Formats: sequence, C-alpha cells, structure tokens
Amino acid sequence: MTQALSLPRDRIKVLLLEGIHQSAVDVFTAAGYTRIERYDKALPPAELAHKIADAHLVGIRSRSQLDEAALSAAQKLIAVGCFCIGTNQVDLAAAKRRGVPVFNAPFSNTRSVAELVIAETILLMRNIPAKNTLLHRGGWDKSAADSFEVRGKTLGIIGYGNIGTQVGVLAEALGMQVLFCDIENKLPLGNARQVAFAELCARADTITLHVPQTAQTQGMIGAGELAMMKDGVRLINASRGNVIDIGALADALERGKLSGAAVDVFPHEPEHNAEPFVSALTAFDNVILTPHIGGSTQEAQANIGHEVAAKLVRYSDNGSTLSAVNFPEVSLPAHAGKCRLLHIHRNRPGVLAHVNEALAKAGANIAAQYLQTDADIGYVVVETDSAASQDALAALAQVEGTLRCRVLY
Ligand SMILES: NC(=O)C1=CN([C@@H]2O[C@H](COP(=O)(O)OP(=O)(O)OC[C@H]3O[C@@H](n4cnc5c(N)ncnc54)[C@H](O)[C@@H]3O)[C@@H](O)[C@H]2O)C=CC1
Ligand SMILES: O=C(O)C(=O)COP(=O)(O)O
Repeated sequence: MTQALSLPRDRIKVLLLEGIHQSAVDVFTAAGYTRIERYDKALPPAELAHKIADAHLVGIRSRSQLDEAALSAAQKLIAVGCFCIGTNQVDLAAAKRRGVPVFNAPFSNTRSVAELVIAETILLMRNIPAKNTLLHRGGWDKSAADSFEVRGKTLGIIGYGNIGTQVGVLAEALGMQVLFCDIENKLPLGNARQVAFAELCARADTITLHVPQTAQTQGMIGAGELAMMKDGVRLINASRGNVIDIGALADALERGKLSGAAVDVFPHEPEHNAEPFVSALTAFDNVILTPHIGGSTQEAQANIGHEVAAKLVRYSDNGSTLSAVNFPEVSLPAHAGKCRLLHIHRNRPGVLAHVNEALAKAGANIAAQYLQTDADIGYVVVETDSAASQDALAALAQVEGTLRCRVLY
C-alpha cells in the first residue's frame, strides 16, 4: 500500500477512544489539530471500522482491538497512540507492515499501579476484603486470626520491569523482603533478590504479577503453578487477564489454598460500564475485584494524555519516531526553512539507492538525510527545498517497496 500525504493540520482527523483525558485534546488543539473526534468508550468492531476509515491519528487505551481487520479499514492512518502501557491490543506487526508507528506511555501510570498493589498487599494480609463484606451484610468478626503485618513478610514479584521494580521499592520501605522472577537478568533495587520461580513460590507470602501479555505469559499461572505456592498465599494480578487461569484460581480459592486475591484484569472485561461483569471470582468474599483501574488515576491519565498526544504530534509534525514500539526510532530536530520527506519502505537491499535516484530525478536537493532500519522496514527522512517537494514526493511514491510517504513543511 502506497500513500502520499501532505495535509494541513486542521484536516488531519484525530480519533480518540475510551475516554482519553482532556490533556490530550489540549495538546492536539495547541498544535493546530482541531479535527478531533472523541468517544468515552471503545467502539464495537463495525463502528470502529467505520470511524477509523478516515482517521489519520488514532488514540486508544487497553480495550480497543486494533487487529488486522481494523487496521485494514484505516486507509489514511499515519500513527496510533496507545494511551496506556500495554500495546498487546494492537497488531504491531500489521501496523508496521502498513508503515504505521505505534506509540504508548511506558511509565505514566506505573506509580498508580504500584500504589494499588501495595494497598492490596496490606489489605489482603489483614483479611480486610472478607471482613469488609461481612460488615456490609450486618456481621461482625473481631479477630486477629490469620491477620498479619506486612513488615518482615516476603513479597514475590513476577515481572520486574517498571511496575515490578516500583512495587519492590515501596514494599521494602514497608519492611518487606522482596524476591522477584524475570525472563531477563535484572538489576535488583535495594535488597531485592532475583530467584527462580520455584523459590519465589516456596517463600513468598504474597505474589504479584507484572508481566506483559505475550504468548509466553498467557496462562503462566495455572493449577500447577498455584500448587507450587505456599499454603495461605495471597495473589495479586494487575497485569493482564489471561496471565492467570481463572478456573484454576477459583478452584484454589475454593480449597482454601489461597487466603485471598486481588484481581484487576480479566480474560473477558465488559466493553463498557453498562455491561454486566461476570466472573467465577465474584463468589469469593476474600477476593478484591477492581474493574481494570490499576492505571486509572487523575494524575496518570492527565500525564498519559499529554505524553502520548505529544508523541503523535511530534511524529505528524516532524517525523520523529522516538519511543515508537514497532518502528525504527529516529529522533529529528526541527526543520525550519526546509521541507521534510518521510519514506517508509520494506527493508530490501538497494531501496535507499532507488530513493536517492528518485530524489535526484525530481531535482530535489538533499540538505540532510536520516535513516533507520529494522529487519522488516526502513525509514528514511530527507530534508530538501520546498520547490521540488511535490515532484519528489510523487517520485518517492513510485519506488518499489514503498509503504508510505509524506511531505512535511
Ligand atoms: N492494570 C492496569 O491498569 C495496568 C496494567 N499494566 C500491565 O502491566 C504490564 C507490565 O507493565 P510494566 O512493568 O510497565 O512493563 P515492563 O515492560 O517495564 O516490565 C515487564 C517485565 O516483565 C518481564 N517479563 C516478560 N515476560 C516474562 C515472563 N514470561 N516471565 C517473567 N517475566 C517476564 C520483562 O522482562 C519485564 O521486566 C503491562 O504490560 C500491562 O499489561 C500496565 C499498566 C496499567
Ligand atoms: O496501561 C495499561 O497497560 C493498562 O492496562 C491500563 O489500561 P487503561 O488505559 O486503563 O485501559
């Protein structure tokens, strides 16, 4: 698919879904992007395909599925912004094949998730969920049985990335011992120790999951893994819903293997606030259930809105792909007085020579050139004089292997 775009900002359609914060709108508006369409929920597939068809910049959160079908409906798409951390809801390879970079906010809601997890660690160690429910029903159970301080207890963190490390630091400040597992060797913060999964399970009083959704993490906690954990363990999942086998978790809770759990993410989450929530876990008073709000704080949402909108504006205005999750990263200076041509192509031998030939034939004088490639695509940015830019763009669009090209003034 080849697409040449050269649009004034007020004709670029920005589609924002899932209640993205006003801060994003403010960034777009201040930058001159006034054609903004906003929805406070995710759209069902047919409506999404319809709305995305003429969108140039699309902003989503964790709910909207930008799969092959949705992306193929998005013929004008320049870039996608995930206004969250996870990008598993986007077919990143399909976006890349179309020359569409995807951005996210890799740490704007990290602290919010970490604070929730620490709060849940304390509440679970004190058996507050079941006690709270009992009082709401008119009961009273004043007892210290099976209630513990977190001080001196062991927290096991699975996935020691941005969130896992924050949780670890906060847990140590409360006097907890921290063990963690990760597929990578990680620098332990404070007195945390990286251990094998079996050791973490054997020693942790509370286990919290902070892995991304990948083929490897799907169902990574099932009956076998739960059996390896200490009797009476507390389990927290604020990562992704399919990381835990919910049937196995419900079974372990039923048998009293676990003293409690806190779950923020589910294999099936309601599409919107009016849809009922159905889960085997609603049967357990000792389970804290939250509606995927780990990152839903005013601070996080305002920061994310600002951060991701700024990345989309920067790419749209000057071609910078810095921190794109599926694209060669190019950080570009401003291009005052020059016009900038962006060319995204399949990474095959000789493409750059053809790009330069095309530019030469169009009479474009190259003032600066930037190139980054990965195994699949190449991204070339060329600065030239504006007189030749339309001819140069037309010539670039003809280069074999072109995925997208645009001109920026
Ligand atoms: N509940 C919520 O509202 C939120 C949920 N999340 C979820 O939390 C996840 C983690 O976020 P971050 O810490 O920012 O990500 P990150 O990428 O900084 O850290 C993830 C860590 O997990 C490790 N990992 C990957 N596969 C693993 C495996 N099979 N076993 C053990 N470790 C593995 C990685 O090496 C990395 O250290 C996100 O991908 C997202 O799905 C993020 C924000 C909010
Ligand atoms: O940041 C993430 O990955 C999250 O899971 C948060 O998703 P949300 O923006 O609340 O839909």
